[in-house]
Amino acid sequence: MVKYLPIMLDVQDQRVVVIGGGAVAERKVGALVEAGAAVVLVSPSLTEALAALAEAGRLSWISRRYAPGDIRGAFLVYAASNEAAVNEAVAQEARSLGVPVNVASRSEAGSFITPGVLRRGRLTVAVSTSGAGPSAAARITEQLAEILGEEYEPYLDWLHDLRVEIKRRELPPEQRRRLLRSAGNLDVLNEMRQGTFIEWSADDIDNWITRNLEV
Ligand SMILES: C[C@@]1(CC(=O)O)C2=NC(=C\c3[nH]c(c(CCC(=O)O)c3CC(=O)O)Cc3[nH]c(c(CC(=O)O)c3CCC(=O)O)/C=C3\N/C(=C\2)[C@@H](CCC(=O)O)[C@]3(C)CC(=O)O)/[C@H]1CCC(=O)O
Ligand SMILES: NC(=O)c1ccc[n+]([C@@H]2O[C@H](COP(=O)([O-])OP(=O)(O)OC[C@H]3O[C@@H](n4cnc5c(N)ncnc54)[C@H](O)[C@@H]3O)[C@@H](O)[C@H]2O)c1
Repeated sequence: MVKYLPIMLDVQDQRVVVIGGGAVAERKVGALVEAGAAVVLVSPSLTEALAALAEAGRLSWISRRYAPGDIRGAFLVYAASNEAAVNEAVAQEARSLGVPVNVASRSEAGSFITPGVLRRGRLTVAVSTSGAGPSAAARITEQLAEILGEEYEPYLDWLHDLRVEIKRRELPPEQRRRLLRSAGNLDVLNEMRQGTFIEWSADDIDNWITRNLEV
């Protein structure tokens, strides 16, 4: 069994080449566009949703079959055509160029796979079965969506803002660490879940920091 390394990749403005324009490419491209990648898609045909993205200028479409050289300069590559031999050729070119590649038709031919993803603002949960069962990964992701409610989005925005304030102050490292830790332990998530949370003003943040400095 391959033991995959989970990482969170910043693909903002990075050139990502996708080969194929069917249902699978549509799913991968949706996530790539959401993450701000500069998607280049090579395929003789597109699904309706992909055509709409091309029309809106949110991806560049090269309307033909894959040809060697298409993935030069790519940060990532997705081989998602319905021709296994084409996907294998893409994977081989990517490997020779040292570019990470995902292969839709045969995961072992690629160097990374795509997890099921749940987002709540700044929170991202990625679920992988290491390829054992993609539809099981999708179902597990749905189950997690029931447990991890919408309150995580405002909660993590609030936590982010508080941590920025703490980090902005020039504090001795030990004090700073203690404050950052306390910020993560607050019961604010429960308050948000129950609808009893009252927005903190700049003064509230100041007071909280001062109080906790004295502890
Ligand atoms: C999670 C998700 C993310 C995404 O694609 O964005 C994803 N597949 C999803 C759905 C899905 N895929 C398939 C079905 C039909 C039912 C079935 O076969 O089970 C369904 C269910 C459906 O469509 O509902 C068929 C399938 N998938 C792969 C193969 C080839 C193979 O196994 O080698 C075949 C057979 C093709 C054939 O020959 O026909 C391969 C891969 N699919 C992966 C990810 C990677 C491993 C993920 C993991 O670690 O578990 C991996 C290895 C590579 C990759 O694609 O990166 C997404 C759910 C999105 C959501 O949450 O809604
Ligand atoms: N990884 C997954 O989650 C998953 C899920 C289902 C299927 N699959 C696999 O992925 C493949 C693609 O699935 P799909 O549902 O998107 O297929 P699809 O038939 O809907 O789309 C295939 C696309 O590839 C394009 N294409 C064909 N030959 C090409 C070439 N030489 N160069 C560039 N583009 C080319 C077609 O024009 C079409 O746009 C399937 O054959 C299957 O092996 C993977």
